[in-house]
Amino acid sequence: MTTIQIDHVSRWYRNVVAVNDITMTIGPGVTGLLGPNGAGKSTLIALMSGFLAPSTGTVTLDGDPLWRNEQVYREIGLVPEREALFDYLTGRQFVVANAELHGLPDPGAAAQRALALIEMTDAQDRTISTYSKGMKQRIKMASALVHDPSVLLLDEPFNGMDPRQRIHLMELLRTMGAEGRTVLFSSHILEEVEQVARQIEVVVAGRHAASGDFGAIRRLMTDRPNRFVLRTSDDRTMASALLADASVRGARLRSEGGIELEASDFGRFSEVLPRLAREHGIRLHEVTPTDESLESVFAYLVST
Ligand SMILES: Nc1ncnc2c1ncn2[C@@H]1O[C@H](COP(=O)(O)OP(=O)(O)OP(=O)(O)O)[C@@H](O)[C@H]1O
Repeated sequence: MTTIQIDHVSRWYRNVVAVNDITMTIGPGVTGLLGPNGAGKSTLIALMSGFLAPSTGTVTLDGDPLWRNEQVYREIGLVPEREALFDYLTGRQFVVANAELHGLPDPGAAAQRALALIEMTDAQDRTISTYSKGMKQRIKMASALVHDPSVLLLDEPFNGMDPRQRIHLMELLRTMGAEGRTVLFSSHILEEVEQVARQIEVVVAGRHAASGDFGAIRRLMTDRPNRFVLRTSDDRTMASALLADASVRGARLRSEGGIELEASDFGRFSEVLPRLAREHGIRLHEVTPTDESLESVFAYLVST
């Protein structure tokens, strides 16, 4: 059982905060790291693979720090996003080279095992330049798996794949997860993530915005945020009318004007609010959700 623990980690590049105080635990099975472009996913993966030092906080693998720790690198396989492969090598030569870099006792045998695992045995003697996008992705996977790591990290592995390649890779990831490996892949597409991941971690603008299984993330889309600030033409009347309804848990008049409100049932609240306003002849000037993390997740999820 291998677990990556990210503890209050921030990482900035000069004045850009790419990862902002993130705490999360990645355990065995398949985890999807979901977030829009620029959310900080690649930075998180680089931190988890020991390629990047956190600016603050710690990243550990079963309790051992990852940064500059050769011992734990042996446990990790990384499939990077970029395509910088050595096009003039054959698939086999590329995987063998990685086995040699790891100092494995029998690089040839290790490469054959990895190539078989991702079903690239038949194509192993062709040069990488002749491979399709999906094959390139698989050869990167074979080289990441050549030392039989317990952790596999993949950065946007489905990008540019056709549907058949996508299904094949999903199968592979599921198998790896079922074998007890800790598999994490990043994506900006919810549907892609929920098809294969047991656990989903959502990052938005460098922050950890949500965490849970597919059901929990989907519920965020329907439950919607439940804290709001309202500005109306008659806050006092509006607040007491709202408080009388079962969809509202609490409402308070703010000293600076407006109503601070907590809804217990968003669906019903969204119907009741305009109806009550109409009944009392009150104009609604502003309805703003104040539950920022949920709102950002929601805005992101519905925009994809
Ligand atoms: N080496 C770097 N120098 C400066 N800024 C960087 C660097 N790497 C990333 N960033 C910035 O950090 C933020 C997070 O980037 P990151 O690549 O981690 O996000 P991402 O979610 O992987 O996005 P993408 O899918 O577009 O790669 C972005 O604003 C990005 O511009």
